[in-house]
Amino acid sequence: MALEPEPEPEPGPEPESAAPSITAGSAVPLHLGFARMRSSVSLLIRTSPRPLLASRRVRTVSVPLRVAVSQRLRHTSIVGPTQATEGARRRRRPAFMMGRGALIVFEGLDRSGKSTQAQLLARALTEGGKDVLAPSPVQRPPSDDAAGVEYVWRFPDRSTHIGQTLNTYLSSKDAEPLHRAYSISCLPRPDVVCFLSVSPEVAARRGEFGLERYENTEMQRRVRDNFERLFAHTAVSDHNIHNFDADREMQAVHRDIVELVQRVIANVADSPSTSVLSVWSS
Ligand SMILES: Cc1cn([C@H]2C[C@H](O)[C@@H](COP(=O)(O)OP(=O)(O)O)O2)c(=O)[nH]c1=O
Repeated sequence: MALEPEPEPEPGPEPESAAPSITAGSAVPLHLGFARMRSSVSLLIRTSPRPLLASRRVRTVSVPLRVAVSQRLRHTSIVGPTQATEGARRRRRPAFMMGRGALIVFEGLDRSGKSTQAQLLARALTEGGKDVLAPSPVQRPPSDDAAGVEYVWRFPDRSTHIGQTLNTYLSSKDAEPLHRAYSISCLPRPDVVCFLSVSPEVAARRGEFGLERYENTEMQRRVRDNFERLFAHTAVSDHNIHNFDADREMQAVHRDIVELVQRVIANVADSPSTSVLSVWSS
């Protein structure tokens, strides 16, 4: 969507220095670890009380949970469009105009319903008058051309080079294991992580299960066990992770998610912070 160019404002105060928002040149999280990277789906929901001023410049990133808890990250990878958008936003808009969105992350096993629930949530919030736009079925991070719309972003974005590399790997049943670690500085901290807990048996009954290399019940069970170990880890337990029984009927799960997210959005709207915090900041 083309946006009208905006007049260049006088420089405003910088956002809080303690809140390390991602700027041009910083990196975006991507980590392929020893097992496999779990995909995530993120929503950034604008909660600014000044929608006319602030509704069009937002960004979001997805936080693979395993990255968020790994202490052994290297700081290597760079992803462009998102940073360009952030840079453009900072140039155009003084900080006092920047409310911030709520970063909602969905995590879970393959076929646990991350995409479905993210889309249902985006629709429900939009219908409820929240400033959410979730392009569907194409879900892309913002570029300068499409800057400023809230969106649902699937991670990894398989239209990007990195996403295609992952896709090739995950779609190939007989390739040698690819152990690569991409990582980042500045991991944004989700306002809430909705973990969709599905049993491997239920997941296996859902559409298209088995097309990717790790979509088998045994592997999914191992991943689920690892998630449970992570959740028991104290460093993870304070990351606003909420567990949803995703074996249930999708509308029942949806209702619970909406109830929680409404509360999260209200809290973010009341918060004085103008940017999403870093995972590592206290
Ligand atoms: C949530 C949900 C999804 N599905 C189907 C829709 C999709 O074809 C498939 C996978 O759902 P999807 O939302 O794509 O899962 P994820 O993003 O976690 O991999 O399962 C169900 O049959 N029942 C459900 O309750």
